[in-house]
Amino acid sequence: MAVLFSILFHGVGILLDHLSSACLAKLLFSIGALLIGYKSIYAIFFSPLRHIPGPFLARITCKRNQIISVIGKSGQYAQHEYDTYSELYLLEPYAVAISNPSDVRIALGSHDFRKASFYEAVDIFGIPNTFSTTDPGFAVMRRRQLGPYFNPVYLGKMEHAVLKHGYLALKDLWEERIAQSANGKVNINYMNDFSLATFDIIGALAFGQEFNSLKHNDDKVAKWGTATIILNVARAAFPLTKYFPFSLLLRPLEVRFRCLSEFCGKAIASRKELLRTGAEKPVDLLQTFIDAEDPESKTRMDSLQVKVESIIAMIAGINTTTVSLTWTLFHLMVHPEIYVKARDQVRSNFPVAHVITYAEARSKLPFVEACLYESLRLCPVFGGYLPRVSPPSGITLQGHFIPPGVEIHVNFPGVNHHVGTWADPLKYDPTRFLNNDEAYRNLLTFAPGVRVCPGRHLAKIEMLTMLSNMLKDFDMALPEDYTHLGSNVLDRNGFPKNMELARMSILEPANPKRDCRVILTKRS
Ligand code: HEM
Repeated sequence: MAVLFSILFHGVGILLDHLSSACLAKLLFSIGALLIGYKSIYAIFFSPLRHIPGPFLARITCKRNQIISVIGKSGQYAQHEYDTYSELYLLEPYAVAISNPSDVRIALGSHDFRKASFYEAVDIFGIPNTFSTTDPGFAVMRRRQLGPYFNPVYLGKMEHAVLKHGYLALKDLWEERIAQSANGKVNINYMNDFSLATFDIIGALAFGQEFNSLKHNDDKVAKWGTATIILNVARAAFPLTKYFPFSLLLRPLEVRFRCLSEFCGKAIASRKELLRTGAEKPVDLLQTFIDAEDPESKTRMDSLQVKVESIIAMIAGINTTTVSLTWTLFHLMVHPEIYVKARDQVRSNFPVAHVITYAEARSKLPFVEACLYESLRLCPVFGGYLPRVSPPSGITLQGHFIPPGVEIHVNFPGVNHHVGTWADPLKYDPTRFLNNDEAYRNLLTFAPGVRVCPGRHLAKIEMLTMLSNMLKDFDMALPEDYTHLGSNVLDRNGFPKNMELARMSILEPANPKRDCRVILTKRS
């Protein structure tokens, strides 16, 4: 074999020596043209996906979709391509995008549709976790371990911590700032404040620590979490960066990852120490991860797995909740009549001194809850695609057979703005969720199915308690200099006009300093 390589190598060397650079360019051009020609002919005449609509470039290369994703335009394209090609279209030569709710339920509803290998990039410390695993057996086992703790009843026991680090901390901060202001008003950046509060909640629940990030306006641990994800994804995309000297490129991220790892290690050690002293077991996510046991195999998590699950709770739970709540307040502020209706519902049901709990909000504030669900629908946090893989038997969707092994990407904007499911889908209209169980079933923002978001109940507790108590205690208005958004705020793609969006996989405002501001005063 070595001899063969050597002959080939020398042969190519001799050939190159005898070629002028013009000839070389011609040769490369011809090879490129042949390759494109071959791929085009295959895509048009032979590909099993040739009858599926979609952009031509998507038929011959996956680079198009990768570039769209790298430049952060997945959300924008997902909506545009749903508008252009409808419910099923080609995204890459061997990947399709789907938006029909029934198809989405099929793809998300069974472990036959595994998560695509892309998720393995989130194997923190190289080990699979609840989010990253592509192995159905492992996913099912982890659900059996964690399921009993992530239901609303068990999570209800953590509500006091959610209120303490969430709404009550926000209230203290805002009241203090109002008291210090000259005119009894304060201009807050609500995305920033929600982010710090949700971070403090996860700090208390998943690490057993008081982060006090809201108090100190400091979210360095969350930044370590973001750096960890970027590090893992970069290493998966560019494997050379795992090795010296290319590893130096990722050194700053590596340093932050180590800080996070050390921090988590200490948090787990101090919990174990607490338990050794015979103290009562805290009821939180960290304890859940430590205690979780698979009733069938009796498997428990070791310290590294506990550490990884705490990190995943932080990564999966902070931005998603912050952004969803941010969109809700944003929509209330740019639709004043809806804001007034929500506020009046809260105030007619609860006296000022009362702290509204999740159960109370759910039973007495259907309109406020509907406002939250409507923004989860209109601005789904995952603004792009969630990839799964077609099962060994393949699957027929929209009359097209999708062979085994083809990636099936759920188009989140497409399914949440599906024209056959939602009347006037790009309008912010919370009433569509009132007395309408079907609307709740059709809301797919938490990816219902076998890999449904396990943190959804926690997120709802956080969001609904913060929103309803805020509506009760404070009057809110847009700042006077907030003139860049008209009353007809959504563009034809359902995104707020004149607002820059960070459209990576998370659909969030890119300029919250400008766009997520509100003037708060104490309730009149
Ligand atoms: C409004 C807030 C949230 C939204 C909209 C949301 C949405 C989602 C979605 C769409 C998925 C599926 C992702 C995929 O399959 O690629 C998911 C998965 C997940 N979420 Fe959430 N999430 C939220 C909050 C949370 C919270 C608070 C936690 C934890 C504390 C959490 C933990 C997870 C985990 C661990 C998974 C992976 C589940 C699996 O693959 O089996 N999420 N979430």
